[in-house]
This record gives sequence, structure tokens and C-alpha cells, in this order.
Amino acid sequence: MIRIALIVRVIPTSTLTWYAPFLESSLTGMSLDPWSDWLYQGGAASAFPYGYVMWLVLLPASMLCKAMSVPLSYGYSVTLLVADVVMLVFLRKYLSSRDRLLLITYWLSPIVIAATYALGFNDLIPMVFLVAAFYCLRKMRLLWCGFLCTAAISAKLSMVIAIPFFLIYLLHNQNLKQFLQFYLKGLVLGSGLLLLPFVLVSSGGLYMLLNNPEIGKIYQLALDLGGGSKLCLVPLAYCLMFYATWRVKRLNFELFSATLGMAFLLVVILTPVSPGWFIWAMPLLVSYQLQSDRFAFVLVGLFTMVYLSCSLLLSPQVIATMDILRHWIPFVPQSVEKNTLSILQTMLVALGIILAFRVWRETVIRNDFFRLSRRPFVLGIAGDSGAGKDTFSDAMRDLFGRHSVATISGDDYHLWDRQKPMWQVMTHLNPMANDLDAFTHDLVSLTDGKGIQSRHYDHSTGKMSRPFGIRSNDFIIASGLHALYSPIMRQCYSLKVYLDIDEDLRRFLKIRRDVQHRGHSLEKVLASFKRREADSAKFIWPQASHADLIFSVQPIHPSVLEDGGHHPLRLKLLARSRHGYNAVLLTRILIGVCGLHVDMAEEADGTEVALTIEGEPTADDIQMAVKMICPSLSEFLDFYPKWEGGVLGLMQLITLSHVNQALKKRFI
Ligand SMILES: Nc1ncnc2c1ncn2[C@@H]1O[C@H](COP(=O)(O)OP(=O)(O)O)[C@@H](O)[C@H]1O
Ligand SMILES: O=C(COP(=O)(O)O)[C@H](O)[C@H](O)COP(=O)(O)O
Repeated sequence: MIRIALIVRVIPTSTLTWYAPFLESSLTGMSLDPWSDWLYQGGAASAFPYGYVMWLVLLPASMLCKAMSVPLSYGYSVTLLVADVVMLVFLRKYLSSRDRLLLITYWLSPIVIAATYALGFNDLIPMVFLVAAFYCLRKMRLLWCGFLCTAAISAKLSMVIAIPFFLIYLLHNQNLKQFLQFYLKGLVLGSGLLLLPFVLVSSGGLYMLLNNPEIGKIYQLALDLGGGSKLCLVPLAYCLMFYATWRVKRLNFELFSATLGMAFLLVVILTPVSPGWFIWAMPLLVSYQLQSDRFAFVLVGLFTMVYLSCSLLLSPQVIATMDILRHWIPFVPQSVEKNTLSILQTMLVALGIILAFRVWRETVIRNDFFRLSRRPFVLGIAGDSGAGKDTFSDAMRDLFGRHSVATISGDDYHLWDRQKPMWQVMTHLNPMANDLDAFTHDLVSLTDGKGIQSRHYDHSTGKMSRPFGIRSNDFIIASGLHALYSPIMRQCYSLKVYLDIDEDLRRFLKIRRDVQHRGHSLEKVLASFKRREADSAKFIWPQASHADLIFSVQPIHPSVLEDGGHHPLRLKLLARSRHGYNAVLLTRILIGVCGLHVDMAEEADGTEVALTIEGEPTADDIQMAVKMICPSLSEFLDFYPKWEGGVLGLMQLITLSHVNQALKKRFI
């Protein structure tokens, strides 16, 4: 109602003197270059410094008004109303918030109402295209996203400042990088269709765009450095914001929208006297209020009130009233409004900076991705030979994607090739037979974000490869016989897993693997079991006591192991978790959604919880369960994560829910 009343009652000066006459003239001439025609007729250069998209969006309602002999200014305002509704719809879609809150924070926001309907600014139109581009990005329609970005730029050139943030998001999200080309194609397509024709056809339009006084405002707030040079604060703030975003190694959608919103907010508050630009900050202000506490409402409320006071002081009506007042009371000095305006502008900038600071603190620093970008997530996996370390490590790597994972394996740190006589003296399980110092050094380097030089132990030849480089990554998986052996190693890990497989099953699987894939004779493998027994007990098994999570895979029918593998091997999983893991939701979903049989036992003091899980979940079951238990984690995973079924899938699920918990803990 307020909007309709304002449309009917108030015709802003800018609409009356610039936009409506320009649209009127473009309808009369009906040429592809209304800008040059307008200038030729002696129109002001500041009347319509926008591209084709803005013109085309405003044209239909203007035509309708002309056909109905209604003033074109109504058509202009009605188009803005439509843009306003579309904006609300997109915000609702991508913020997926409760309607009532969205109505309060956006629809009733005096910033939008005042800037659009009372002052006539058309910034809603480019913002609608930008928010639509956001939505397409969320839905991974990247061609459309790129195209809509150029539409926003064509509507208002200043929107170009958003593009570097879109690029950082796609470049810094390793699983999205592969799709960057679609976004670029959208940009090229949009530039070819919407921007290039404007540059080629309309010399008048270009002239109006380049002489737009709004663009000059960016340089207005500056510190005089002497000698005629200035330090311009708006480009400075934008560059710093860009750098801060670039430094975040991995961005998820939430981080991306928060940092872009903050860049907009900073540019807006530091650009003097541009009430229309505040609409750019609206998506950020709305989402901040929806996610934060009551204080956010208070802060945005104050910000809005100061904004309104500033806009009011700048409005021609107030200026005219003050002039009349001065006529009667001559001692009211000119500086009254100027000083009041300065105080209000200062308050506005202060509140804006506080808002940006709070958004950074609450949205960015709390974000799991941000925490991950500061320190990689390091998963340590230990267990005896044949316990399933490589299989489990590969399954975890295939969830996050090779592009996001760095792996090191304890086998690559054996001190000697297979043929060396030292193996007659000690077994591979003896820490002395392995370069654990080098393993620790490499683990610390990768955890610290530094690359390493490593070699690979080739089980088919029994020899070490030439050294090669491994760069650190968001996720590091360190597996090996001694991966949890020393305190320094253990300190590196974000999550420590020990594989405590049933001994008969381990021997069964190891024999099968060593004979079929590593070229060993059955006798040799059987003999190695005997030789290694003591070292297993001495060096490997005790590492279980340091683990956060212990997986024990057990055969449901142990007799199957003796019949030479002729019957299918059915397994059950015992998962023991320490340090206060809450397994209730997991248990409920394993039973209710995956249809498994689960027994949960908890230590009286709550330090350990043990789940015994039987049944054969499919890969789809596991994927669905992960979505339900840790929905926010899906953005960390590869675009096409490889889900496993059975026991291995359960290990993926339980580990992911521990990763989720460990990432949350980083904040505490
Ligand atoms: N969850 C599992 N279910 C079935 N077979 C498995 C499982 N985990 C490991 N295996 C098999 O056991 C053998 C040993 O596993 P591997 O990952 O090589 O152990 P490790 O790296 O600890 O020596 C492999 O042949 C592998 O296919
Ligand atoms: O004890 C292990 C550890 O590897 P895993 O944990 O993968 O079993 C292997 O026997 C040695 O690496 C030697 O390998 P090979 O016998 O091929 O020389």
C-alpha cells in the first residue's frame, strides 16, 4: 500500500526531469540509439547513463502509458515495483527464509521504499539481475549466471565490481573450477548481445555513461597526499575486500555472498551522497538479519534511520523549505544543514563499518570453509597391514575429490627396497624400519600448507620411485602402519582413525591381496604373519588408544573365511567413537532411513559410544544419510562424490559426520 501510495502521490524530481522525458523521446524516435537522439535534441547528459537492458526493461510500461495517455513517470515507477516483487521472489528462493521475516526485513525496509519510490532511483533493476545471477550460481546454471551478470552491467555499469567476486568463487572452489568455462561463456555471450551493440551503435550512450557524475563520486572521498595526488578510499576499500576474499583459499556460497555483500556495503557507505546505491547492500542486510540475533535488527534499524535522515536532508523539498525559512529568519546559517548532514553521514559510515565488521565476524569467521582455509583438515589413519587403510583412504579421497586432497602413505617411508637383507632382521611393523622422522616432517609441512617431495613404494616391484612433489591441499589424508605412532604426528590430525579389523578377516583379505595383486606366494604371506605377530602387538595395536574413532570390520559368518571365499562375504561394522560424539541422530537415520540393524552402547561417563551396525546399505542410502546428518558438508565434497555401499559406505558416512563435528569444534 505504501508503495502504491508513493507511486500515485510522489513523482521524484529525477523521474520527472530525466528518466520520463528520455523514455518519452526514445518512444517518439524509436531508434536503436535513443541516447544520441536525446543529446542531439539538447537533453542533459546525466538523464539516462545506462545501457540497453535498463532501457529495454523500462520500455514496455512506458509504451503502455503512452498508449493510454498516462504520464510516463507512472510506467517508470510501476516497472520498479515489478522489479521489487521479482527481487523479493529471488531473495525468498535463495535465502529460503521464513516469509514473515523476509517481509519485515526486505519488503518493509524503508531503504528500498525511500530510495525507489520517493527518490526515484532505479538500482533495483540491475540488482534484480545480479540476484538472479546469484540464484543461477546456486543452482549451478553457470551460463545463465554469466549472462545475467552482463545484463546487470548493461543495466548499470557499476555492477561490474561484482564480477571479480564471481570469478574468485568459481576459481577458489576446486570442484567448481571445472565449470568456470560455462560462466565465462555466459559472460562472452552476454557481452556480445548486450554490451557490444551498445558500444558499437551508441556513441551518445557511451558519452552519457562516461560523463555520469555518479561514477566520479567514487573518487570524491579521498585523503590529500599533497602534490595534487589523492588516496581514494572507495577503490582502496574495494581492493582490500577483494584481497581479503582472494586470500580465503576456499569459498562456499555463503562466504561468497557475504564477502560480495560487504564489498558493496563498503563502497556504498564510502561514496558520499548516493542514496540509490544503498539498494545494493540490501541482499546482505536482509540475509544478515535473517541469520543473526536481535541486535542485528537493532543495528540495521539504526542504519536505516540515519540513512532516511540523510536522504531527507538532501531532498529538494527540504532544501526548498530551508531556503524559505531563511527568507523569514535570516540568521539561520547555511551551515546548519551542512553540519547536520556531515554528522549524519559520519554516523552512517560508522554504522556501516560496524555492520560490515559484524557480518565478517558472524558470517565469515564462523563459516566452516573459512576455518578450513586457515588450516587444512588432516585425517590420520592407522592400522595393521591389510586392515583396509588404503581402501578407506581412497574412499575418503573420492568423496572430497582428488583436486582437494593430498595423501601420504606410510609405505612410502620404508627405509629399504624389498630385496634388502635388513628385512631379515626386522619387520615393516618396526618403527626403526621406517623413516618416521621424514613422515612426520612431511605431515607437518602439509598441515602447515607447504608442499613436500616424496617417493612412492611400488608394491608390484618392491622398489621406491623417483622423488616427486606433493602440494598441500584442503584435505590431507595420512595413512600408514605408524600414522598415529608419535605425539607430534597425532597433534597434526584433525581426526584420528584406527582400523581394528577382525584378525581372521585381516589375514583372509591380506592373503587374497598379497597373492593376487602383490605377487607373493601363499607360504611367504603365512610365514610373515608369524614373524610379525609380536611387532603388531607391540607397535601397531597400541595406537588404537590414541584414536578418536575406531572401526572394527567383522565377518557376520566367520566360517565363510575358511571355505576359500566361495560364499559371499557379509560384514558388520563396529564403530567406537570417543570425545563426546553424539550418535543419536546417526543411529536414528541408519535405522529409519537405511533400514539397518543398529545397537548403540554408551559409556556411563559419555566418553565413548559404540555402534554395531549390520545390514547392506546402498551407495544411495549413504548419500541420503550424509545429506540429512551433515547438510552443510555437501559443499566440501566433490561435485560428483563417489559414494560406496556396505561397510565402506558406512565408514564414509561416520567419518564425514566426525569431520563435520571437528570443523564445528574449530570455532570453539
Ligand atoms: N571394507 C572392506 N570390505 C571388503 N574388502 C576390503 C575392505 N577394506 C579392505 N578390503 C580389502 O582388503 C584388502 C586389504 O586392504 P588395503 O586397503 O590394501 O589394506 P591396507 O592398506 O591396510 O594394507 C584389499 O584387497 C581390499 O580390497
Ligand atoms: O606391511 C606392509 C605395509 O603395507 P600394507 O599396509 O599396504 O599392507 C607391507 O608388507 C610392506 O609395505 C611391504 O610391502 P611388500 O610386501 O609389497 O613389499
